[in-house]
Amino acid sequence: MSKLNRVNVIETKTLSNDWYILNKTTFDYLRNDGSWQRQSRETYDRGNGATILLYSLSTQSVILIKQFRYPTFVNGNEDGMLIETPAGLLEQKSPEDAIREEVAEETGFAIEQPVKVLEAYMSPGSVTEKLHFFIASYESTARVSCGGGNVEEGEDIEVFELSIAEALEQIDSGLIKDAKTIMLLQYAALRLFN
Ligand SMILES: Nc1nc2c(ncn2[C@@H]2O[C@H](COP(=O)(O)OP(=O)(O)O[C@H]3O[C@H](CO)[C@@H](O)[C@H](O)[C@@H]3O)[C@@H](O)[C@H]2O)c(=O)[nH]1
Ligand SMILES: [Mg+2]
Repeated sequence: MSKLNRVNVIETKTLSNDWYILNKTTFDYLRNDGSWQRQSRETYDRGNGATILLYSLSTQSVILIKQFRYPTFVNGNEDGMLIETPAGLLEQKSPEDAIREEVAEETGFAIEQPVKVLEAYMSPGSVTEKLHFFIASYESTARVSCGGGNVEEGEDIEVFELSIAEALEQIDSGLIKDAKTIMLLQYAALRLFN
């Protein structure tokens, strides 16, 4: 059944339009039993994003970053620091262009050809964002700057290299607890490092 004949939007109100957009939409939804039900949902729209795992088969290692994430700080992450794969919002760019720019800004690595491996909705009950997942192999010679992110935007990013074995152990121990990072490391374990 197409989206058009299953959902009938009645009204959308913008609750907040500051940094990103929070909307509240009332719509009628056609249930599986054929009855229509009125529902209301809030959606947080921060656009779409892209993320990448830089990996090296010759050294059996990956590049990860660490940065302060306030939303995690208010929900159980003691110092708010989170280990992640480099990532950024697309803004008006293609996923490929966005991730090339973002990985250079955040890690200092210049990559030629990012390879798209999957895309995923990261929090489909409330956040509209679709995230594009990439991989690229790296060599230490491809590091053209020290990265660190955009200081004016408040970014203060630490870049580090670790072995894939250590990274997987850090998922098991709970030190790595960012969804996109876990997904890419598990992808790497299944498809790249075996
Ligand atoms: N002033 C202000 N700045 C903000 C706010 N929210 C985010 N920012 C800033 O906006 C910039 C966005 O940086 P990006 O590198 O483009 O995005 P990101 O936050 O790393 O997001 C990436 O990772 C997310 C988490 O996994 C993904 O959800 C997202 O798609 C993207 O890939 C960062 O400097 C961030 O601090 C806000 O409410 N106010
Ligand atoms: Mg980022």
